[in-house]
Amino acid sequence: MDSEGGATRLFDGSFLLAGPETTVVADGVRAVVAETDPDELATRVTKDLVDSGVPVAVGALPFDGDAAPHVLVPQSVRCTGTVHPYRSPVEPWRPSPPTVTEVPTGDGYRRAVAAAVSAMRADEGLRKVVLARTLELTYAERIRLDALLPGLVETNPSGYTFATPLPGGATLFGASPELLLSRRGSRVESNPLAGSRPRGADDAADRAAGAELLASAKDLAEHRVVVAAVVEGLRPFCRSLTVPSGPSLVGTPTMWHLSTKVTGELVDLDVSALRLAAALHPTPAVCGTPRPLARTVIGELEPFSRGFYGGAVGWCSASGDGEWVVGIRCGEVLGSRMRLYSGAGIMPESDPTAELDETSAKFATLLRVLGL
Ligand SMILES: C=C(O[C@H]1C=CC=C(C(=O)O)[C@@H]1O)C(=O)O
Repeated sequence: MDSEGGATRLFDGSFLLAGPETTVVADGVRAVVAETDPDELATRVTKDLVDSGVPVAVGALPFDGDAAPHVLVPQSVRCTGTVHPYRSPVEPWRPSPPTVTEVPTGDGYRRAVAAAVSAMRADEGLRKVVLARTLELTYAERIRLDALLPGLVETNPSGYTFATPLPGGATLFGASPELLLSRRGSRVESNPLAGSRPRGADDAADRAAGAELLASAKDLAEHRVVVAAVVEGLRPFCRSLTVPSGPSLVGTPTMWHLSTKVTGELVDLDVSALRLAAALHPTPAVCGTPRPLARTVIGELEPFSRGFYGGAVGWCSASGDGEWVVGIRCGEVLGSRMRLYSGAGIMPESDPTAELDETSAKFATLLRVLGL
């Protein structure tokens, strides 16, 4: 492990997933595994790990299940522990402000939400859809992710800060609050989040926002849809599942979310964390219900390609243990350009302006670290 006094340095192209319990840092590419079929993907990754003796594979699944994953068998794994890289002594990055373009515009996003609401109210089968928007940032110089990631880890201690290489030299980075799937031995866990409020400006407003969320019929329904899909996705693989009777509240520095921790015991230890993550993905926290129809509506209403936003980022060991988080609160970086993504679950009761405000508050996770 390359570390100085408990600090782990990140290099260009390093993979990082720093969660509350485990941090994985990996470098170099021995092999890229890009099978779209979940069984073939998981089988190939396990075989490559066993053959190479590399302890973990790392990488990302795209939002679209027909698109190729980008899972890497790395050259080296420098850290699989609780060591966080933010202690690393890196030069701060203080660029001049970037140009920022909204795609779609705020009004365009509101129109898309209104169209989805109309479709749901017309009862044409769609029950929930997650619609996203983007901010395109262009800097005058190369973006220094190594200098941004420590701040993200520091400001999101209970989230999962990540950076993962993508095809073509880009990097997806962010601080996801949402655990898609972890597996340790026979125990699996998923922590779906859905239903949100921006944090309040003072203590009283903040508490009121949380209480309002916990009592909101629209948000509770939006959340139930995701929990049901996760339970349904895990059931074929588990001998037992434990599901709390209702959600609790979790906070990030910018958002309140409804949260349900689902745990289970695996029937078959040959089913890896990667296979399980692929079985759950994309949950209605990033797509919608029913899934095929939601995907079509997203394709019609979002004026950009999601790529790996709304996908999954994580690692998997040769024995099948691993951790995969939902690819949200994130951006894609290439050279001097960055595209940030933010989405919200749209229900028949959704108000377009409230959903726009929610996406703005979600952008703040990254904008704060960028000093914007
Ligand atoms: C799709 C996103 O968030 C999901 C996760 C938590 C809460 C959500 C919501 O309340 O809409 C979203 O389902 C995003 O941050 O881009």
